[in-house]
Amino acid sequence: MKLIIATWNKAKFTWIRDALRPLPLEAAALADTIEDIEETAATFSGNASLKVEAVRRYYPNDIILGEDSGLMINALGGFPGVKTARFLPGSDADRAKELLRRLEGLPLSKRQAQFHSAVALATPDGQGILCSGTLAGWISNRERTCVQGYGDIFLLCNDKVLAAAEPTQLLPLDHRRQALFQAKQHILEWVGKD
Ligand SMILES: O=c1[nH]c(=O)c2ncn([C@@H]3O[C@H](COP(=O)(O)OP(=O)(O)OP(=O)(O)O)[C@@H](O)[C@H]3O)c2[nH]1
Repeated sequence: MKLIIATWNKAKFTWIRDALRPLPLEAAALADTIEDIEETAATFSGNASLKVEAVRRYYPNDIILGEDSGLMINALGGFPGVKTARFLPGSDADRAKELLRRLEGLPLSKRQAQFHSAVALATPDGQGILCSGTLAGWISNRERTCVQGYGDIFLLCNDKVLAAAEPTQLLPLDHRRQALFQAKQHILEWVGKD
């Protein structure tokens, strides 16, 4: 039995595999022949589940893990939410710049935002499990370069942007790590059943 990480983004596969280490089973990427899916759900957990469901039939004897994440900005009614990776063509850096433009003139006190992550797991017996994590902060009101995407415009409570945070400070706060940590507990429980 393997852990199949249902992502079409190779960098994301490596990041998730490393964040879950150590695991008592091999983490494997999707076969290149499996086509990417359209993320049509209205929620992060809905999209994480869609990713898992789309690949389940190819790996009936393995555990499947899918993750979906994004940024929600209070002043924009939760936008970009599930559209974080695609509300505008181009890169995350281009989209981050556009968010700064949409928030122009708004004071920091009205710029609350959260990164959310949902992780869906499916075990070979057909069980589905959902896990989640949240990182709260603010969208910067200063001119930013946005080279690294959303991490450059997202302020943590110490006034540092996410992209500049020390790993030791960030590790326990990170939304994706929170969700993956819960998922890891379920994976270990499942593997322990054998
Ligand atoms: O700078 C950032 N720091 C973060 O901590 C963070 N967490 C999420 N995101 C962004 O949220 C979207 C997820 O998109 P997403 O989950 O749909 O992934 P994806 O389309 O790349 O891969 P797949 O798994 O769907 O194949 C992408 O735009 C990510 O850049 C972050 N950006």
